[in-house]
Amino acid sequence: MPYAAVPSPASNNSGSSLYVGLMSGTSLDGIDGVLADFSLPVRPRVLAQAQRSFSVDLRSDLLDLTQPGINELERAAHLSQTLSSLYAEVVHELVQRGGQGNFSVAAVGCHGQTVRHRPEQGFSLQLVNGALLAELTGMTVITDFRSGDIAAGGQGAPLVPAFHEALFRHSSIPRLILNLGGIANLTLLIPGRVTRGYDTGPANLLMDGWIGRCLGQAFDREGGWAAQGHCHPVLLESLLAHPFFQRSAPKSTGREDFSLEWLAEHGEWVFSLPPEDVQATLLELTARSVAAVVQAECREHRGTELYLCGGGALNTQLTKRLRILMPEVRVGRTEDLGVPVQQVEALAFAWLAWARVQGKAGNLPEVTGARHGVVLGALYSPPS
Ligand SMILES: Nc1ncnc2c1ncn2[C@@H]1O[C@H](COP(=O)(O)OP(=O)(O)OP(=O)(O)O)[C@@H](O)[C@H]1O
Ligand SMILES: CC(=O)N[C@H]1[C@@H]2OC[C@@H](O2)[C@@H](O)[C@@H]1O[C@H](C)C(=O)O
Repeated sequence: MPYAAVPSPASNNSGSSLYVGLMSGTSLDGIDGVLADFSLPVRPRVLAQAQRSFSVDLRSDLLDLTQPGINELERAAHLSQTLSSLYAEVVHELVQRGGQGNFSVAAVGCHGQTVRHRPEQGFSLQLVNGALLAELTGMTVITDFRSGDIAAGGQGAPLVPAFHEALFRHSSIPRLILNLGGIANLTLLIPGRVTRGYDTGPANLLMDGWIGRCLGQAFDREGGWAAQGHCHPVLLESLLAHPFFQRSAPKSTGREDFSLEWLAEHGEWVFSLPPEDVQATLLELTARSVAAVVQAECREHRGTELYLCGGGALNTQLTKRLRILMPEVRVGRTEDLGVPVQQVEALAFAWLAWARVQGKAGNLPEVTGARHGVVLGALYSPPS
């Protein structure tokens, strides 16, 4: 496959405070990117943002690789290259939007695409060809943020709590940050206490999968289809019996635990229910599993504020259910704290790249269970 190099603004990046963050998450919807100025690291300024949706074919190829299959090595290598071209296009767009390249970028923090997450077996696999991305952008590229934490005995996820802590912690107000991506993860910023965080279970990936299977749509816009159905209490109870929900932290999850194959294990009868009822039940699964942990965590902390981010924050039916289930919790969005919901994770990976360049640990051992802090990420220098 031929690759065209992107005109580089980064030939001299010494002293630059500009970082690019690229996130393509478990929902497999595409890439979110930001270009941000870290002159004040606790208040990074987003100069530009860009997004790329994955094509139906790319999404389906990536989804295939999340389950064991034949010829995985070659498929993974090819998809890493395809993804790297797309990441480079997003970087190019960010540079154009951020000022036509009259600046240098210190580094690109690229999460890559998770296709397998098995921390208990010692690995978490994100696809991206870092060397190719460095070649295509002419920039320093930092990838593979999870392996260092896992090598130190951690889950390798979630990593964003350190960034949430740096940006969103308040000295006297208890704040919870809830990312509703493919998977949901919660960060607890309680005054006087160490920051904690963990994955709570599925957010959108089951709903996305079900509406894709039944209606051929990528996602349920604003939860409109789920709102037409009725939650099926027997199915909901059966789904909530997944042992992940009872596990104590540190914990992280992915498509290995929650998938349409797992839904099918609940019995053939699921497929004879009105499909919008299944969607309503999957939405309720996300809402209940999140509300249960938020309420348990908030019980001792009066006046807790919960801030939502990730694409699920735009699902009005889901946020409505969360507000109904947790009337005692003030629910807002990270916009209220200065970061739009779709920029939080991309900005987190710009921040993690910044941390890598500063030689700062990017993980929080209290969150991931690692034995110690680790400077995260593998660095690819730009072509000289
Ligand atoms: N307008 C909307 N209405 C309902 N749902 C939406 C809307 N916009 C986005 N979403 C949901 O958000 C998902 C994408 O969210 P996001 O980009 O935060 O996930 P991700 O980063 O891929 O996942 P993760 O955080 O688990 O890695 C979509 O797949 C869709 O389910
Ligand atoms: C293995 C993996 O890609 N995990 C993601 C996923 O998506 C949300 C949740 O599960 C979180 O644990 C993590 O991503 C974010 C960016 C994190 O590491 O904090």
